[in-house]
Amino acid sequence: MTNERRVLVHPDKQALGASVAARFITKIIDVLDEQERADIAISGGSVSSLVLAAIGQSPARESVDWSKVHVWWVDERWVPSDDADRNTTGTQTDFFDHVDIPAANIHPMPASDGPLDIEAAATQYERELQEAAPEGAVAPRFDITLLGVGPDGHTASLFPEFPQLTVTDRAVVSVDDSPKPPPQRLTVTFPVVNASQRVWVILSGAEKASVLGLALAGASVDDVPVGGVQGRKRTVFFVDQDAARDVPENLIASTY
Ligand SMILES: O=C1O[C@H](COP(=O)(O)O)[C@@H](O)[C@H](O)[C@H]1O
Repeated sequence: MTNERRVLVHPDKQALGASVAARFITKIIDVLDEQERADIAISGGSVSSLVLAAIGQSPARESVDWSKVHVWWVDERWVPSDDADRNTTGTQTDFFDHVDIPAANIHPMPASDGPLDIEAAATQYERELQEAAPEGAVAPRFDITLLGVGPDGHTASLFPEFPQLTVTDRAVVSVDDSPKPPPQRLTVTFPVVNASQRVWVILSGAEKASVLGLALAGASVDDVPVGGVQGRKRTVFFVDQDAARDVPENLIASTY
């Protein structure tokens, strides 16, 4: 099977969430058949509210040995730990309240009310990623990385025309002037995203159709950052039909 980008289209966002949840659970079970531990990287926003919430409600989640699953974030807003804007906040109620992942396996990015300033926080998370990385790597080769995409084409907190897009010598960097509030954030860089075994990109809604079409048509990463993601083994765009409006027919691997 090639590593060509695949687009899987679903009738609506509920079906999209349920489909990704089912595939996620199945894939994690398969991964844990082959290895002692699975490392996943997640986003906030619709990845949490749509996909992780569907996993959290799926009876099949009971088939996963969550004690062997480690969860990392691809980005985080630089706000206090109890702030509703934290990506971790939503994911706690969507996901962690419904699966038995040991607290030691949950690796949140630092918050602004902790002891570190934003640059030290970026360095701290780099250190944590490296401690979990294979020899010579700067981060785990995430078994699945779940990415959302903003209507501007941003993914994680990698925004169009921002300097973080071209960083290759850092695993985690700060963002100080995000066009999407809140302004300060932490984000992994493309080398970390693209070291993932599988990158699954989740898009729902017509407001994302244009950037998806541009990304798949080869728009520059500077203009459409999500166009720069590539898993080592798989890169799959899971979309609903509204988001699929501008996807070239030849790129659609399956429709519902
Ligand atoms: O601000 C952010 O936005 C992106 C996209 O969110 P979505 O709700 O449109 O999917 C999200 O992936 C990222 O984690 C978050 O910090």
